[in-house]
Amino acid sequence: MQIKDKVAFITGAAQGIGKAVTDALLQKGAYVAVCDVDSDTGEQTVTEFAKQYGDDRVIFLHCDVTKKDSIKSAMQRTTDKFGRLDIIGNNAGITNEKQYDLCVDINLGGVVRGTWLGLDFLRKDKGGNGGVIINMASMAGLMAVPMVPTYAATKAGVIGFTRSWGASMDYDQHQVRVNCICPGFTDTQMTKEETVEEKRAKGLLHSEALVAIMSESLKLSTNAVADVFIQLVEDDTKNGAVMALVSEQPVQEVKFPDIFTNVEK
Ligand SMILES: NC(=O)C1=CN([C@@H]2O[C@H](COP(=O)(O)OP(=O)(O)OC[C@H]3O[C@@H](n4cnc5c(N)ncnc54)[C@H](O)[C@@H]3O)[C@@H](O)[C@H]2O)C=CC1
Ligand SMILES: CCCCC/C=C\C=C\C(=O)C/C=C\C/C=C\CCCC(=O)O
Repeated sequence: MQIKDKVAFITGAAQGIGKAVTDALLQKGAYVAVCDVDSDTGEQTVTEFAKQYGDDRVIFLHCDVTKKDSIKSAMQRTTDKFGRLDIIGNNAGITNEKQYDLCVDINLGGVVRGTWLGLDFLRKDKGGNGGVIINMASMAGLMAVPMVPTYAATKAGVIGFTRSWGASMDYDQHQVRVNCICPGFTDTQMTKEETVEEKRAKGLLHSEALVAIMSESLKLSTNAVADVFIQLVEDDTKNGAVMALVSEQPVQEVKFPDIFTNVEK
């Protein structure tokens, strides 16, 4: 898909990876709805981008991905404002093993809700233009991560959900591609020492072992993750793709064995 003049809806976009994705889309000439529960940071981000790209190009919308009505009304406001919707980035996510139900609700629930509700706006057979949905998974969804099992499970769920949509037999009718990205440790608020400290102080830190591994790991830049997002939007051949990205290695599409035929696809 050519990005110029297309309309994107990105969750968790106030900061971090979602903010970098927004920047990359704006650079390519898209209109973007920055959606987040953090209104202060989200408004600041939009003010910053509006100065750079024009205030007709970007809006902030309060959106809580744990709530269907919140997502639906933010999607409706996006189409009302910009006249269409083409790209959805289900990116909002947290690490929180102590509040594991919240972690599932945001990381997996948010992606499932954002995809089903987004399809109602994008589907060609429902009056949309077709489009692309990109879900933020993680390398943690491709591995056993005993330090944060809930987080790893939510991301494995995102991968399974994405691959299943990518294999949809109704693609010709809906014309919506669904792909996901699995970044390794990335330089955002989520991985910062101050965030770890804050969690520790609140008794919400679960795994000192993961923190130790994280502090020794080279982190990806948010721009590197945003580049993969752009690649997945632009490449119309990608549907159900799972892109793995770890620091200092080129992005790789993960191939899964087909257990029915035992042949790699
Ligand atoms: N930072 C990392 O090392 C990695 C992050 N990821 C994933 O990338 C995505 C983005 O993470 P980062 O930018 O690193 O984190 P971040 O913490 O910098 O940003 C996450 C954003 O999501 C928002 N958010 C949280 N709950 C929300 C809700 N209920 N509804 C709407 N927005 C909500 C936050 O307010 C925040 O702006 C997440 O899904 C995360 O799991 C994946 C792999 C590695
Ligand atoms: C050896 C584990 C490798 C896991 C896969 C690689 C990177 C994935 C990173 C993420 O998706 C999430 C990023 C960071 C975790 C954030 C905080 C750690 C503290 C968790 C806790 O104990 O609460």
